[in-house]
Amino acid sequence: MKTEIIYFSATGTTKAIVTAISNGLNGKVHFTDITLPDKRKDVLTVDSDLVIIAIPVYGERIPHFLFDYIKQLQGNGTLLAAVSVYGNMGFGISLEQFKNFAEMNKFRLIAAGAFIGQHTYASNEAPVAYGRPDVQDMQQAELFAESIQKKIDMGNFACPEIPKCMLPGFITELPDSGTRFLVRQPRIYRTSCNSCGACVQKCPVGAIDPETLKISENKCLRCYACVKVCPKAARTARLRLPFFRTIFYHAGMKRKENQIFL
Ligand SMILES: Cc1cc2nc3c(=O)[nH]c(=O)nc-3n(C[C@H](O)[C@H](O)[C@H](O)COP(=O)(O)O)c2cc1C
Repeated sequence: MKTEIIYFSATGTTKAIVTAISNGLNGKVHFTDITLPDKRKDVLTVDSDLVIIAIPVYGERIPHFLFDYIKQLQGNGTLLAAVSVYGNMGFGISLEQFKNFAEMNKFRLIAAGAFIGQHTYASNEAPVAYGRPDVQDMQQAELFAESIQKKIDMGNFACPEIPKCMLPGFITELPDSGTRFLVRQPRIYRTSCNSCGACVQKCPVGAIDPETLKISENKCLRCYACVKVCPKAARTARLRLPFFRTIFYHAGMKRKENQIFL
């Protein structure tokens, strides 16, 4: 069996989960990393028996810029497994979006999983999903792949039941940069910055000017790729509103478990 794993991962948790998933699959596995803007200039085509798409949840949904990109992919009956990676708050409508995508683009959705990754905004004061995916998560991701493999081997291509999200539909209308109202733009400390440009290269939406290293307020997703890649810890960011900080600190601290739908 040939599997194509298409994934986006600004800070590495989705990448860790798809790596574990690949360990549970038989046959050839090819990875297509669509994190950087240059990668998303390529036209996506299907040339495998199974496609796995893994995307982190932003604002309880698939970010628009990624959804728009994957929508070009036509399945012509190819099997699909959808993976949402989220930071222990909620995966919202993301799996329902994958299900609609499968119907529209003629994929056969046979499996879906919502896996936990350390929350982008986890900090010492609020270590939301800190250290995840952990060993247990990685084992579950591998088992998820083994279950998909078994399902395929048995010739069972049934679509799983995806739970309905209770959130209002307007969350799909919010822009990708909407988090800017909750999270400050990463700042740069000129005294620590050595202008290595790692942040420019790592930004998934090309929001950092290579000359000035300034971040475009409108383009910035607040994904923290730049904060986490900086070898000098010269970029920092903070949650903006005190009430959001409180919700984040309290709502995110109780461990949630991965969920799989087969
Ligand atoms: C802009 C933004 C919005 C997010 N929204 C959610 C959310 O609605 N629910 C949630 O549980 N986690 C949310 N997260 C956390 C990420 O889904 C989580 O940290 C994920 O593991 C990041 O994946 P990556 O490391 O592959 O980039 C959000 C993160 C960002 C940057």
